[in-house]
Amino acid sequence: MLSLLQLDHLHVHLGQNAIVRNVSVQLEAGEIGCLLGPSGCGKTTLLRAIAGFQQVASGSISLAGQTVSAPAFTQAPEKRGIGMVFQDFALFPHLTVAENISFGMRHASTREKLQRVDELLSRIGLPGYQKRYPHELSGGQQQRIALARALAPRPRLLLLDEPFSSLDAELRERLAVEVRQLLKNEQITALLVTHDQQEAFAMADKAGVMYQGELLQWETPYQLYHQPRHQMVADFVGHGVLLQGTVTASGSMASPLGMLDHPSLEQVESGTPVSFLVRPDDLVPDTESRLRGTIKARGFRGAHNLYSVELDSGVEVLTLSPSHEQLEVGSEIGLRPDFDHLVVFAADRCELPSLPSQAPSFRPVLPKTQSA
Ligand SMILES: Nc1ncnc2c1ncn2[C@@H]1O[C@H](COP(=O)(O)OP(=O)(O)OP(=O)(O)O)[C@@H](O)[C@H]1O
Repeated sequence: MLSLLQLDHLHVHLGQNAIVRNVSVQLEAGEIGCLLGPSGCGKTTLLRAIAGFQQVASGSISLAGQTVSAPAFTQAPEKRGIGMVFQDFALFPHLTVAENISFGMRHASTREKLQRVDELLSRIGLPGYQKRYPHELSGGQQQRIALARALAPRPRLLLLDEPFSSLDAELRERLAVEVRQLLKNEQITALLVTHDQQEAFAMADKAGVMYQGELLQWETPYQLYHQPRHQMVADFVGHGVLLQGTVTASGSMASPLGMLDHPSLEQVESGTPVSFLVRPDDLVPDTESRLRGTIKARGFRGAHNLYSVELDSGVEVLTLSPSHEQLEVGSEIGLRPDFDHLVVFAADRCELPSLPSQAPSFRPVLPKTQSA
């Protein structure tokens, strides 16, 4: 299948600085992609290059198989058929909702415009809002209108740069789900930039984490969370801690949680220091467990509480427990490692050569007699 958007070893420079470095991405028609990453990592610069506002230093950008950017060639933004929604999505204050939405439909007849406005307003849950002015709308409603305005001319690609960042967290999450549905109904291919991973998880078919201009991984949100291929991805996506371990002769790892076995460790030289990812759901509260610690903090997360636990070895980990079974800060807790998939990183921060996902077998840290 032909990709709708293809970035091929893309480099973008601003002045003397290499801001986007060697980024390759494919989005199929109808897919929603999401770029996550800390502030300043180059997300907006990458979007601007895709939109045609920024020249590329090397590599290329193609839309539906046609090169639109290469070092010697930049197709003008208005020729690309790309829609955009940015953080400061200002609607035209002196135009009605209907006029705002139909603004970009330059070649359409009045009848087509009216029809498209009606259709989009009912899709975004605001039927009958045609005659309102922007100041008569809430922030979330204005953002929906901005989205409808970008969708009205049926762009082949929609770029969204932090579109919900001015909205409160609850509204943001709800809108992310609604917008995904809207894009799917409209069969629009979209690339979203955000630093909010919940938003990315709610919206994306494919997602990636950018760090210092590089795209570290480009896969499904599930894979980013469960199979991060880079320590920065593990750090950035989801809660969790990275613990240090040392590979032992047997292909196991000595760790603060005990000896952990994993197939990928068999290929690593004994004595190699590694780090590994421990998510809150990898450690289950268990009063019988020999692995013990003290609860340092508790955070309410709705159905669950998230606890920060200092193990007796001094290492801090996270765990979850249903919020109706409240555990007190300062109390002792037993934790049982329950890994579905062990993610281990070598010192160079990349994941070790991995065999097919396999739960590690757990050998307890201490013989029973040494507990207590
Ligand atoms: N004109 C410029 N010349 C040189 N460097 C620039 C210029 N404009 C921006 N930068 C730098 O480029 C880097 C990437 O900026 P960019 O806006 O793409 O990041 P971002 O990931 O979108 O950040 P944020 O999440 O804060 O919006 C930043 O370190 C910024 O300081």
